[in-house]
Amino acid sequence: AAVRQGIVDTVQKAVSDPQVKSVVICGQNGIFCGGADIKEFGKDISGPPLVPVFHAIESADKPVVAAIEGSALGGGLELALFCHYRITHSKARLGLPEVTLGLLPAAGGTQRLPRLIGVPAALDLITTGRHVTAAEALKLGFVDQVIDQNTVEAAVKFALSVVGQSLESRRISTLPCPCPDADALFEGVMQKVRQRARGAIAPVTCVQAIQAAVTLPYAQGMQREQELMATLFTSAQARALQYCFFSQRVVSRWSMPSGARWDTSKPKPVTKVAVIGLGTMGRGITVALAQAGLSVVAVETEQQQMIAGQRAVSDMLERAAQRRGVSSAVYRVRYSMKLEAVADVQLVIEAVFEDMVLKEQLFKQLSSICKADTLLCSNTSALDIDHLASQTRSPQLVVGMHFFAPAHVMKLLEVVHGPRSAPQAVATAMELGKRIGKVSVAVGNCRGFVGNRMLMPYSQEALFLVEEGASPEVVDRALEEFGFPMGFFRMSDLSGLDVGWRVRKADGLVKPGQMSRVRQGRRYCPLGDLLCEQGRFELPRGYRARQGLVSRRIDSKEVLERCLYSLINEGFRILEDGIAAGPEDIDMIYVFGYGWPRHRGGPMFYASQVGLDRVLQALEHYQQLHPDVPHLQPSRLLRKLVSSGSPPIHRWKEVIKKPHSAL
Ligand SMILES: CCCCCCCC/C=C\C=C\CC(=O)SCCNC(=O)CCNC(=O)[C@H](O)C(C)(C)COP(=O)(O)OP(=O)(O)OC[C@H]1O[C@@H](n2cnc3c(N)ncnc32)[C@H](O)[C@@H]1OP(=O)(O)O
Repeated sequence: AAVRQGIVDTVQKAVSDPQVKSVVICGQNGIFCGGADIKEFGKDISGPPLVPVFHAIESADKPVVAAIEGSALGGGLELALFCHYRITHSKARLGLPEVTLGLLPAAGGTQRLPRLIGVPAALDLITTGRHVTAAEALKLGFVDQVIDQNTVEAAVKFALSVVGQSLESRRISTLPCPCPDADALFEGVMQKVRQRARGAIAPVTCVQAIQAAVTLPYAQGMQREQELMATLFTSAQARALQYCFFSQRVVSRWSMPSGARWDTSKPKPVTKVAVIGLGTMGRGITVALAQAGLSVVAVETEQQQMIAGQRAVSDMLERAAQRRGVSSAVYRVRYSMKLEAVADVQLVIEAVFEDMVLKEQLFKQLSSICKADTLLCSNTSALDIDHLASQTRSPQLVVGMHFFAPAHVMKLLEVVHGPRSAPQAVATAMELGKRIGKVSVAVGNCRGFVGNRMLMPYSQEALFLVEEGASPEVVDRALEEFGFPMGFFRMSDLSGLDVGWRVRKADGLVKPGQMSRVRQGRRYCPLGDLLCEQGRFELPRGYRARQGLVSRRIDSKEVLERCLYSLINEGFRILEDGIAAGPEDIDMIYVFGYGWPRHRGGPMFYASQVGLDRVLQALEHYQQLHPDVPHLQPSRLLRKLVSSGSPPIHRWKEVIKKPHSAL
C-alpha cells in the first residue's frame, strides 16, 4: 500500500510540474519491482488504485522512461509497459507470472502486451508466466535497450535525449492489436492451454482476456480484463497457488526435531562430488550436478553400464550446452570404474541398485576410502538411512538425498536425516540441493520417508478399487480429472511394475503363486504381483471371478476419496511422528515430486480446503466398510485437529506441538 501511495503521489507531482522535462522510474537496491505484494491478496487492499495513475503516465506529454534492473515482474512490468521507453540491465528478468498465482495481469497486461509484441508471443508469456531474460525481452520487442552499465544513469541520459520528441507511437493503448485468423488461433491455443492446465482456471482465463484485446476496443478490453480478474481473485485455486508460492520458501527454512535449524547450521562448502552408480538415477544426478558447475566423479564398476551411462550423460550434457550456447567442455565429469577415485571429494551420492546388502557394503567401503569429513549420502527411496549410517565410522555425516526421476528434470529433493545426522550435514545437503535448482525438503527417516510412505495407502486403495469392480481406466480417469498428469496405473506402467514388486518382496508381502488377500494381518491385493509373476497383464475380471469377488459400480467420488484421503491420512501420521516439520513440507513434496496439481495446493492444503471434518467422516465411513484396512483408520492428529475446531493450515503446528517423534 505504501509503495502504491508513493507511486501515485510522485507520478502526479512529476507529470504536473512544468519544471520537469522528462521522468525516470526506477526501483531501489537494484530491483525495479517484483509486482504486487502477494501477502496483501485475500485481505482488504487499501490505498489508491494504480491503473488511473498508470494511464496518467502514458498520456503525459513528457517522456517517462522505466529503468529496469533486477526484476520487473507482474504489476512491476505492467507499470513499465505504461512508460514510453524501457531501458533494461542485461541481467534483469522480466515477466507476467500472475497465472502461476491463479490470477491474470490485471493492470492492463493482457491488453497492452499483445499490442506491443503480437498476440502469439503475448499468449505464450502470459499463459505460462515464465520469466525472460533482458535479451529475450529485447528480441520480443517489449524493451527498447539492454545495457551493462548503470541503468538509472543511462535511463536519465536517454530521457533527456528524447525530450520534445513525439510520444504518439509510444503509447501502447493507441496501438492496434492485429491478429489474422484470430478464431482459428484462439481455438487452437485454448485447446492446448486447457490440456496443459489440467483443470487450472487461470491459464484459460488469461486466453479469454487476451482474446478481448483482439475483439474489443482498448477501454472495453481493460474493463473485460477487470471482470475476468474478479472471477479469479478470490478463487480457491488462487489461494492454493499463492499458498504454494510461500510454502516453497517456507520449506527452505528447515528444522529438525532436535531443534537444529536452517539459520543456526552452516553448510560446508562443496565443489567436488562423486556419484556412485550410473543407472537411470545416477545419470540424472550427475547431469544435475555438472550443470550447476560442480566437478563430478562418476563411478560405475560394471563395464556395460559404464559405457551406456557415460554415453547417456554426455548426450544430456551436450544438449544442455547447446541450449545454453556454450561448449560442453564447461561441464566437469570424470568417469572411473574404481571406487578409490572418490577419495578426494567432499560429498558422495550413492545411487546403486535398491538393495540393502549392496548399500551396506558400499557405505563400509566409502567410509574407509573417503576423507574423514566427507558427507556420505544415499539416493535410496525407502531404505533405512540410520542403518546405512551405522555402517560408517562417522554416522553423523550420513544423510539421504532422495532424487526423483528424471533427476536432472524433477524439482524435488528429499533430504533425509536420522537421529544421528549432524545439522551441518543436513545444511550441506539442503544447500547443494538449492545450488542444483531443487526444491529441497528436509524429512525424518522412516520407511518411504514422506513421499513414498504416503504413496503406499494411495496405491493400495487403487488396487482395492479394482478388486471391487472399478477398471484401472476408471481409477486413472478420476485421478487425471483431479489434475494428476497420470493416474496410479499409468504411472506404475511407466515406472515399471517390478519396482513396487521388489519393494513388496523386501517387505515379505509377496508369496509367489498365492492368491491370499490377507497378508501380515491386513487386507492385501496380489494383482500387481500376479502381473509381474506371469509377465503379463492379468484381466481383473478373471481374477475377481477366481476370488469370488462381486463387482460393483464405483464412481469417481469414491475413487478420489479412498485414494486421496488415505494418502492424506498418512500425511497426518507423518506430522504426528515428526517426520515432516509442517504441512507445507508434505505439500511441496507432493507438488514437486508426485504431480499433485499445484492449483490444489498439495494434499494437506487440499484437506484443509475440503474441510477436515469431511475428510474424517469419509475415512470413518470407509473404515467401517473395510475394517481390515488399517490405513483407513483416521489418524490421531486428524481427530485432534477436528476436535480443536479445524484451525486453518498455518495454525496446525500449534495443535501438533509435541510430535510423538522417535528422532
Ligand atoms: C508497481 C507497483 C507495485 C505494486 C503493483 C500493484 C499493482 C496491482 C495491479 C496489478 C497486480 C499485479 C499482480 C502481481 O503483480 S502478482 C505478483 C507478481 N510477482 C511475482 O509473482 C513475483 C514473485 N517473486 C519472485 O518471483 C521472486 O521472489 C523474485 C522477485 C524474483 C526474487 O527472487 P529471490 O531473490 O530468489 O528471492 P525470494 O523468492 O526468496 O523472495 C524473497 C522474499 O520476498 C518475498 N516475496 C517475493 N516476491 C513477493 C511478492 N510479490 N509479494 C510478497 N512477497 C514476495 C518472498 O516470499 C521471500 O520472503 P520470505 O523468504 O519471507 O518468504
